[in-house]
Amino acid sequence: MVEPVLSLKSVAVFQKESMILNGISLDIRPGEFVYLIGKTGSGKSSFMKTLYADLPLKEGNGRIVGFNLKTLREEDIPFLRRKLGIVFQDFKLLPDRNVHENLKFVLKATGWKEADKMKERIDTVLDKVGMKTKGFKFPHELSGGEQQRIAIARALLNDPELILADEPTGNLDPQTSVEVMKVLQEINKAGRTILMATHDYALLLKYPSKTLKCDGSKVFEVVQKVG
Ligand SMILES: Nc1ncnc2c1ncn2[C@@H]1O[C@H](COP(=O)(O)OP(=O)(O)OP(=O)(O)O)[C@@H](O)[C@H]1O
Repeated sequence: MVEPVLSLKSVAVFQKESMILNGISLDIRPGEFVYLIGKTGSGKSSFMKTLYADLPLKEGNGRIVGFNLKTLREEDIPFLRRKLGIVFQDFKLLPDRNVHENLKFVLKATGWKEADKMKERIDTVLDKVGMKTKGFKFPHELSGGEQQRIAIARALLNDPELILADEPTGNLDPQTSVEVMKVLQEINKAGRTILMATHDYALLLKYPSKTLKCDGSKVFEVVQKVG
């Protein structure tokens, strides 16, 4: 059987000394699209942060894209992040440079050197999110939905094994949310694994998929009711 891209066993999630979630055991397999839902403050962001090693895994065992979260050292974190594509609610684009330079910054920081290869890769990811003609624009010249597409393109640069998207539509209006969601769906159909935290139930209904819920310090799979 193919190895899961994410496998957690009896994991607890902490913010400093306080336990936010516990007893989490789950697998995410290659190609899955998984939602993570739950009320404000239920621990979705803390869960995501544990997966990209922004919070340490203190209890339980976790493997993600080939890395052991329990034994991960500080110096391994950049290598883990290179195999993950992370998308945030607030886009986090660098405001002082255009789209092309935003993406080039990430490539350079992750060891790319040849200018023509970088340009080719940037064009490829911009094309995937329908933004090929917007490379010269600055973030403030783009709408929220366009900025989020760029953030998704940035997440795709290093061909990640897993995309972690934390409320990617949280700052977008309903119609723009659907457009961004379509981009994520296409990326998933092309074979990429996605874990997306959201409280947007309209999207869940429109694009049903496996759903995990954070509730009462637990994370469990829920069956979506249709109709
Ligand atoms: N940096 C922090 N330091 C201490 N406690 C925190 C920190 N960030 C979050 N918490 C606490 O952890 C709990 C879970 O918060 P978290 O942000 O993970 O929830 P969430 O489900 O992502 O909420 P939201 O949907 O509002 O983003 C909350 O009780 C919150 O107060």
